[in-house]
Amino acid sequence: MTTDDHQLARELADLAGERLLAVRADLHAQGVEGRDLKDAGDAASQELLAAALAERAPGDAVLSEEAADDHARLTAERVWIIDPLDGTREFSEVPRDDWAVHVALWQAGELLAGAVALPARGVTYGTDPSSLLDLPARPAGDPPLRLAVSRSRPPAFAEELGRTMGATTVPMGSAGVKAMSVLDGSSDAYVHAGGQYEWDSAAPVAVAAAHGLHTSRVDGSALVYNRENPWSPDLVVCRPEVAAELMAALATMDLG
Ligand SMILES: Nc1ncnc2c1ncn2[C@@H]1O[C@H](COP(=O)(O)O)[C@@H](OP(=O)(O)O)[C@H]1O
Ligand SMILES: [Mg+2]
Repeated sequence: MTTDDHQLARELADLAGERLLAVRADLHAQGVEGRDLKDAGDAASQELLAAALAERAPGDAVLSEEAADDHARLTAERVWIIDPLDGTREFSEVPRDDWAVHVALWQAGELLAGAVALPARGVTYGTDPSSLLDLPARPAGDPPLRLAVSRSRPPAFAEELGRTMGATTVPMGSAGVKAMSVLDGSSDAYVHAGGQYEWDSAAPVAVAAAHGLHTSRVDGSALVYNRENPWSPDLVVCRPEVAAELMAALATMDLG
């Protein structure tokens, strides 16, 4: 890993984000919506990232929804795990801003670098050492924990977990947006279960971990990337000081 890998991840996420904003504005103005808008955004961002990685990181493999079956990645030293458009549903619901671009670099079993761009919010979070942010303090008075969950497919146990912890659930789109909501202090934890792929969580987890957040599966085991089957159905990203309480509460849930 070099600082260049951090910078490349950020640069690519930003470029794809700019492309997505332009495609969304153009097509929305033409009345394109729903599935057509999702597909157009996904294709434009995927094409940009694939071409940019081929040019800027020609020796590296890529894992994405489009490239999941290219098994060259299983023996590769370095693999870029990308989600060109995360929160596809929200991207198509103009003017929602809870969608993201994910770019992560995996090397020899570890996530080494990553960036999560939130283009409609004009912000990108990365692992570049010079850009690491301090976690905002929890609001005064010890208010209920805020658990970010999927707005369309929350974990089956989300309500019970909320009751058990005296926590509120905060629905949002995009795994990247939810993980970054812990970093920006608008939630305390992101909990997901029921289905996801490695590209949905790799960059958010790389960025969260670089900032000292807790990251794991809901059963507390480690998240593992670049496996032959990229199905990675659940995860937890949370402030370090709430990890023990959250993992203890999760241990009492029916995790399915
Ligand atoms: N049960 C499930 N099965 C498969 N993918 C899921 C899922 N729940 C969430 N995801 C994926 O995880 C990402 C974040 O979801 P959500 O916004 O609901 O939290 C989305 O990625 P994409 O937008 O890249 O498809 C979504 O498709
Ligand atoms: Mg995704």
